[in-house]
Amino acid sequence: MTQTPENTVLQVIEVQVKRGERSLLNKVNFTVKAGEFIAIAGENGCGKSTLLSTICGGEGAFRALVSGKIYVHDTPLEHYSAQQLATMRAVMCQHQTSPFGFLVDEVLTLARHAMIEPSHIRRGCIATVSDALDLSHLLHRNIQTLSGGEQQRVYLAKALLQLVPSSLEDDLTGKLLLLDEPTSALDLRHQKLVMALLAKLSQHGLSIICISHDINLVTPYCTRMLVLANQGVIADGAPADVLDQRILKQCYQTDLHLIKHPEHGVFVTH
Ligand SMILES: Nc1ncnc2c1ncn2[C@@H]1O[C@H](COP(=O)(O)OP(=O)(O)OP(=O)(O)O)[C@@H](O)[C@H]1O
Repeated sequence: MTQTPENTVLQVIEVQVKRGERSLLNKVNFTVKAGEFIAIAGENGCGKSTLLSTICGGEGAFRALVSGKIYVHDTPLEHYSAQQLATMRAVMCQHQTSPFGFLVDEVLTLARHAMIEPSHIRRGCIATVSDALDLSHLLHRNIQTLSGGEQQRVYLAKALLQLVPSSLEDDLTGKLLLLDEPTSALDLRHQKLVMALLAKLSQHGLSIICISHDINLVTPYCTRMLVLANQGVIADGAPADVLDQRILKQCYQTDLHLIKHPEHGVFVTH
């Protein structure tokens, strides 16, 4: 056990991760507090998804973790049962699909199977989250027949429904949402809808870690940015402080332009 400040949700300490013989992450350290909305950026293959699955826990993640420690609140990740973890953190993977032709409503209902709650609360919560993600008209569709963007919104709704007690106005302090490119298939309206919803939930105490290649989309909404490169975190701070030409070059190994924006800090372009 380690004593951490009360609002610390996650601690990643000296984490080293290997895939086969290859070291992917080495001495990765960061702490996540309640209500932080953290974007993770980095080039293809640098280990972002690997980091997220390591934080998520589970058998595969522990096989890849060579050394270091991950604490959720002040307890080592491996001390939690899968059921305990499911109540405090939810994950949306990069390419989530369903092998079965479930209805969207059934997929969302499954997210709450471990919760003991009256059915009107369950139905109300599913309706609220569906509405917030523009899914109400899709609830009776077979998930396999949805478009890529529609499916992505369903899996985000499923992750949220795992954490939200009864409404989107609830206090979510202490809960952690792990997202791997949640907007990669979304059109502009739905990108904005999702980012605004995530920002609102982080104001209700939810801690969010969101991998994204779309730096310009996430920076106006996130409170902090981690940039991964060379097996570690090369920058960690407010987006406006983190995004500079030197760091971007180190990360993406190409020259990029930064344009200052009066409200949103900076925009990155080719
Ligand atoms: N099970 C595995 N076995 C071997 N190598 C793996 C395995 N999973 C991932 N890798 C490799 O580890 C590296 C990191 O993969 P990861 O998916 O974490 O990258 P990423 O930063 O999320 O990339 P992207 O931006 O393309 O999604 C990649 O080079 C990948 O090929």
